[in-house]
Amino acid sequence: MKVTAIGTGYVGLVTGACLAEMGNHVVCLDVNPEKIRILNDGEIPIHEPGLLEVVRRNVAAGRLQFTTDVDLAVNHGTILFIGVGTPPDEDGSADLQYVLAAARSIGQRMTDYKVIVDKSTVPVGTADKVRAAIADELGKRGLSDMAYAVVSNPEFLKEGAAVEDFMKPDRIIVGSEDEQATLLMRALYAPFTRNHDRLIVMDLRSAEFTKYAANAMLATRISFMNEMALLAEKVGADIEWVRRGIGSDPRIGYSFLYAGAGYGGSCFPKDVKALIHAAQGEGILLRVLTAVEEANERQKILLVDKVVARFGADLKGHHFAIWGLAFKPNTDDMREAPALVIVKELLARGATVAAYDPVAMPEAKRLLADAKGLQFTERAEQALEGADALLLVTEWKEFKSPDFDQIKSSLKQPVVFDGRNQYEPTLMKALGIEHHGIGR
Ligand SMILES: NC(=O)c1ccc[n+]([C@@H]2O[C@H](COP(=O)([O-])OP(=O)(O)OC[C@H]3O[C@@H](n4cnc5c(N)ncnc54)[C@H](O)[C@@H]3O)[C@@H](O)[C@H]2O)c1
Ligand SMILES: O=c1ccn([C@@H]2O[C@H](COP(=O)(O)OP(=O)(O)O[C@H]3O[C@H](CO)[C@@H](O)[C@H](O)[C@H]3O)[C@@H](O)[C@H]2O)c(=O)[nH]1
Repeated sequence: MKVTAIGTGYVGLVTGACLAEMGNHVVCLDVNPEKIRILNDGEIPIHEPGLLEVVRRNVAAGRLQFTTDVDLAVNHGTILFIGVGTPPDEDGSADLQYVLAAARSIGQRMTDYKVIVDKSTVPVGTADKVRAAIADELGKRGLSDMAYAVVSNPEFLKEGAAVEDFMKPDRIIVGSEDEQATLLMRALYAPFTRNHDRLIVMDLRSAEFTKYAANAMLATRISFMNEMALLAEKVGADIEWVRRGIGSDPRIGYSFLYAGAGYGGSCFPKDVKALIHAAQGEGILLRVLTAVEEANERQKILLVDKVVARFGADLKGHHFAIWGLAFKPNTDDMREAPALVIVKELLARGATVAAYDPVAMPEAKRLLADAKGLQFTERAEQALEGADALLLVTEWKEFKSPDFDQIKSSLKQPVVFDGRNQYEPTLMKALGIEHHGIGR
C-alpha cells in the first residue's frame, strides 16, 4: 500500500519505517528540514534501539523516503498518518495547532480518496475537527464532493522499545465509521496482528478516549506505588517485596508497579493534564487523576528531599554525582525528565553537580545550558570523583551492576540515593555503602 507519515518524530518515523518493513511504500514528511537532512544522510534524529537498521534497510529497498515536499507527500499516500506533536497548552489542554495544520495541508492538495489517520494523541472530538479542516480546504478549491475518511488510530509504543512495540503490538485500536477506511486499515495492519482480536475497531470518540484512559491508568499505577513507597519507608516495609507480593495477583499484574523518581516523558505528564482539562470543560473534576499528578510532582523532588534530610537544606560546598538524565533508559528523550527537576533543585540549593548519561547528554546540555555549577562527564565513573553522594536517576543497564568498590573509593563518603531501586539494601549494607532507596 502507499502510505504517508506526516511528522518524523518518535511516532511518525517508527510508524513509517515499520510499515515500510512490511512491504508498504512510505513517504515521511516533516516541516523540519534539519530532521529530513539527517534522515536523507542515512542517520536518524533520535536514539531508538533498532530503528536505524529498519530505516536503512527500507531506504535501500526503495520503500522509504523522506521529504519536506508537502505536495509529494500528500499525493503519495492513500493512507496518510498524522503523527505530529500535541504538546500541552498553557492551561494543560492539548495544543492541536500542528494536527490541524497538517489536516489543512492535506485538504489543500488531495486529488483523490484518502484515509486520514490521527495517530497523534488527541482529545475526543479531534477527528471531527480534522474532518472539518479538510472539508473547509476542499470547499475553497470547489471540491466539496471529494470523498475521504478520517480515522483514529492512537499509538501505544513506548520510547526505548518503539520498534518492538510497533512490530508486535498488544492491540491496535482503530476508530472508524467508514467501511472502506476500516477495510484498508485492517489490510494495512494484518501483518502486525498475530490474531484478529488484536485489532479492535470502534467508534472514533471511543478510540480517541482509549489512548488517554490507557496512559491515565498507567500513570495512576505509578503514582499509587510511589505513595505506597512513601508509607512503606515510614512503617519499615520494603516496597520491592510489596510489589512482588501484589503483582502476583493476576488482577493486578507485575507491569508498571515500580516505585521510583516519578514518571516523566512526553506522554504521561501531558496526557494526564489534558484529560483533567477536558473533564473540567465538561464540569467534572477528575479527583483521582488530579491526585496522580500531584503525587508525581512530589515524587520528582523526593530524591532531593532525601539529600536535604541527609546533608542539610543548604547544600553550598556539596558536590553530587548523577547517573542517568533521560526520563527512562534506552532513549535520549529528556521531556519532563525527573533529572531536570533534581539537577535544578540541587543547584538552587548551592550544590555543584557532575552528571553522566549514556545517550541523553547532548539533549541535557541543550536544556541545561544556563545551569551554573553543572558539569557533564564522559564516563560514569568520572562523575563520582570527589562527590558527597551518588544519585541514580535513570536505570540504564550499565548502572545495574557497577563497580561498587570504585563507587566507594571515588565518593567522599559512600552514600547512594537509589532513585530506581536498583541496588539491594542488604548488599549495600554488607559493602558498607549507605543506601537510600525509594520505599525500603
Ligand atoms: N513519543 C512517544 O512515545 C509517543 C507514543 C505514542 C503517542 N505519542 C503521541 O504522538 C504524537 C507525536 O509524538 P512524538 O513524540 O513523535 O513527537 P515529536 O515532537 O518527536 O515529533 C513531531 C514531529 O512532527 C513534525 N511536524 C509538526 N508539524 C508538522 C506538519 N504540519 N507537517 C509535517 N511535520 C510536522 C515536527 O517537526 C516533529 O518532527 C503526540 O501526540 C504524542 O503524544 C507519542
Ligand atoms: O513501573 C514503572 C513504569 C514506568 N515508570 C516511569 O514512567 C515513565 C514513562 O515510562 P514508559 O511508559 O515506559 O515510557 P513512554 O515512552 O512515556 O510510554 C508511555 O507513553 C506513550 C505515549 O503516549 C505510550 O504510547 C506508552 O504506551 C506509554 O507506556 C518513565 O519516566 C518511567 O521511568 C515508573 O516510574 N514506574
